Order: sequence, then structure tokens, then C-alpha cells
Amino acid sequence: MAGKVNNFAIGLIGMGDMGKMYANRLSEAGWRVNACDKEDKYESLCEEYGDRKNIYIFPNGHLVSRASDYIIYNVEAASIDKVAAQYGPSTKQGAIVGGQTSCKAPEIAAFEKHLPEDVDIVSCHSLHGPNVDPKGQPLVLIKHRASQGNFDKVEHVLSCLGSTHVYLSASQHDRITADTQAVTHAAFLSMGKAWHANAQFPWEIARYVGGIENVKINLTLRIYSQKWHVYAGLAILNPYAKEQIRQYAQSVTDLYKLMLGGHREELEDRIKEAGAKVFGAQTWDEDLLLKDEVLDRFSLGNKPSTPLPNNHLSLLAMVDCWSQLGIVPYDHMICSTPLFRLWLGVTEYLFRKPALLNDVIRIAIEDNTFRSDDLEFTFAARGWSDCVTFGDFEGYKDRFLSTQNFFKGRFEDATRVGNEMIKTILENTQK
Ligand SMILES: NC(=O)C1=CN([C@@H]2O[C@H](COP(=O)(O)OP(=O)(O)OC[C@H]3O[C@@H](n4cnc5c(N)ncnc54)[C@H](OP(=O)(O)O)[C@@H]3O)[C@@H](O)[C@H]2O)C=CC1
Ligand SMILES: O=C(O)C(=O)Cc1ccc(O)cc1
Repeated sequence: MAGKVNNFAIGLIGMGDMGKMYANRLSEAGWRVNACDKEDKYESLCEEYGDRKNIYIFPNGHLVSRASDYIIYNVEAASIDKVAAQYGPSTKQGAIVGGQTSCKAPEIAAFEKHLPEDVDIVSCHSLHGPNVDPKGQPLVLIKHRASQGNFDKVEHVLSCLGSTHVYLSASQHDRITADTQAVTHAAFLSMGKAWHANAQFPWEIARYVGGIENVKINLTLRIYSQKWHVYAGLAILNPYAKEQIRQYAQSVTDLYKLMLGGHREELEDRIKEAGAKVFGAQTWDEDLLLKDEVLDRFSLGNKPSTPLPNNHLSLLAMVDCWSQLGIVPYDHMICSTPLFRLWLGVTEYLFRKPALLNDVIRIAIEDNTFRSDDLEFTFAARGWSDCVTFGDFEGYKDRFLSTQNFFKGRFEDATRVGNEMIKTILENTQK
């Protein structure tokens, strides 16, 4: 398909972080973009985009929908039903509609319910945040109700992002992202909650500085510096996420009890069995995915001469969780976010160094110093799991915002250091 399809206009409903990223990229590629957010943002969006070539701001989604050939909803996952009900019936005849929300079950249900029958449905999901270069990152494309011609048009339009296209059904998408995203976030959210509960800034404590601790700290702060609704939406609304997050909390609890009870043999067997199930079939490259010299560079604090030991409950539980659910995380690489790749990288780091893993198991049994930290981590994992199981958006929001507030003084530093870290590690791991 050559160039732009005759006067084919893209509509964007929702001009938050992701909507703006799409608007900028698509307009730069030469597409006409009709965009809106809520009516009260009309003036400020007109000011921001007034002299931008190819971007036309409208007061609301009715006006965007009737003037556009391919409309992408970029709103909060929890609002998709309401917003599609509002603007769906105004969709131009024969147009294509899609959503870019992180969870597809509610999005597809909303489109089926509210869109006229002559409208095709092709959804998408960029598996990265708004400040990451989309080039080479996975972009899921879902041909839910569409002619091949219309699907090809969508693919042609979105090719300007330079992402790697992944073709899935809505339910395959939700199953995979429950693991790559929802469980990964649950682990980091729990670390943040536990540090907060113990009033610790982890970069100030010897136990938490250096090596893989830097990854944990930087990624935790990165998540807490973002919008709560993104994380709440993709966990609470994903039909598969409840089970996976529940298993993570169960694995944390089981391992913590084995540590508390001093059951060394049982702990060791369970961890090593889990490791064999998850990593056993891997043929490793010569190099570790992550290296100490690299990881040590990205600290928010000063590295102490003798860092204190750590039993890495959060990592052991992740591998146990994958093992209990029969998940091989490498099978999900097609849908991996940068965060997931780093999380898998640190678990791999631990499990590929037998001496380190043995040491971690020994510390877990013998060293009582961190029982209170681990207790808070266990409570936190259970708390997030309960929120998700009960569909408790308000509880999720309160839990998220209180810890966001605790860490907020360091978000600027953490984002700077975290961006550098992610860039360096991902460059190293893509070689
Ligand atoms: N942030 C990320 O890393 C990623 C997010 N996503 C998904 O993309 C979607 C958007 O996320 P993101 O851009 O980060 O979130 P934002 O909160 O930044 O953007 C959502 C925007 O939609 C607006 N909106 C809500 N209702 C309407 C309406 N009726 N008409 C027009 N606009 C409306 C919101 O306004 P208001 O704030 O006033 O409600 C807000 O400006 C979410 O579903 C998210 O899950 C996907 C990939 C990555
Ligand atoms: O990498 C992650 O997991 C993030 O936190 C960024 C993110 C958030 C929501 C998405 O739907 C996709 C990516």
C-alpha cells in the first residue's frame, strides 16, 4: 500500500500520555489526526496543538468519530464502556474502531455493545510506556471483527511506530499480559508497599544498595511515579490476572512460612524444583543477561563496602509462582514489556549462579535480621491480591497513592537513573 490512503483520517479519543504519543507519531508520519479529550480540555489542547501540522483538535468524541476513518480510544480501561457508549453511535459509516487500553476483554465487550454493525473492530496495544521509543517494542494487533483490507489499513497506519507487530486474539492478549504485566507490577508494588510500611528509603540501607537491588528500587519507583489507573485497570479488569496475582501472593506466603519455620530442606527442594521447571529447558548464552558491573552503576545511594545479605523473597516467589502455574516466561517474550524483561533478567541472574542461590537459601533460613521486612512484603502481596480479587478500584487507588506520596521526593532522580539503567540493560540484552 503506497503512501497515505486517500484522505484517510485517524481519530484519537483520549489525549493523555499515550494519546499524545500516538498523535505525535502518526501526524509526523503524515497522517491527518482528529483528536479530543474531555470537553474541559478543549481549550488547552487547542493551545498545545494550535500550530501543529496534521493535528486537528475537536471538542468531543462525537465530532472526532464522525470525521475519522480509523478511531482509536486511548482512555482509562475502566471508562471504556462509558466512553464507547457515548461516542460509538456517532462513528462514521464503514469506519474502523480500536482501543489501546491495556486489557482487551472489557474493551471488546464495549465495542460489540455500542458500535454500529457496519463498523469494523481492530484493537491494538503498545507494550511500553509513553516515554519509551516504540521502535522494536511489541505492538499487539487484534483483528476482532474486520475485513482483511481494513486490518491491512490499520497495520499500514501503525507501521510508522516502528514496533514489532504481534498478532493475537483478545483473550490470548489478556492471558499473556496477565503474566508479563500484572504479576510483574504486583511484585514491584509489593516491594514499595513493604518499604513504605517499614518507613524505609531502600537506597539509604546497606542491604538494599548495589546489584539487583538497584533494579528493584529503580523499577519500583518508576511504577509508583506513574498513574494509578493504568496499573489498577490492567490488573482488576483482566479476567486472568486475579489467579496469577493470587498465586504470586500464595508463593510469597508459602516461602515465608518455610523460612520462618526453619524448614531448610523443604525450602531448598521447592526453590530448586521451581528453578528447574522454569529455567531447565533454557540453553544459556555465554553471558548472563545482567552483570554486577552494569547493575552497580545505577544506584540512588552510595554503595557500602559490605552490602548486607538478602534472601530475595520477591524473586524466589516469582519463580515459584511461574512454576506452580506451569508458565515458562520465555514463551511470553513476544508480549514482553521492558519492565518484564528486566524482571526476568534479575530472576535469571539469581538462578544461574548456583553459589548465589545457595547463599540466598542459607540466609533465608539462618538470618533473622529481615523477618520484619519480609513480613511486610508478605502482607503487601496479599493486600494487592485482595484488592484485585475483589475488584476494589478505590482500595487500589488509596494503597497506590499513599505509597506514591511516600516516595515522591525521589521520583525525579529515580526516573533519570532508571531511564539510563533500562537503556543500558536493554541494549546489552539485545545484542
Ligand atoms: N501509560 C502507559 O504506560 C500505557 C497505557 N496504556 C493504556 O492506554 C490508555 C490510556 O493511558 P494513558 O494515556 O497513560 O492515561 P491518561 O490518563 O494519561 O489518558 C487518558 C485520557 O483519556 C481522557 N478521557 C477520559 N474520558 C474521556 C472522554 N469521555 N472523552 C475524551 N477523553 C477522555 C482522560 O481524561 P481525564 O484524565 O480527565 O479522565 C485522559 O486525559 C489506558 O487504557 C492504559 O491502560 C497502554 C500502554 C501503555
Ligand atoms: O512496562 C510496563 O509494564 C509498564 O509499566 C508500562 C506499561 C503500562 C501499561 C501498559 O499497557 C503497557 C506498558
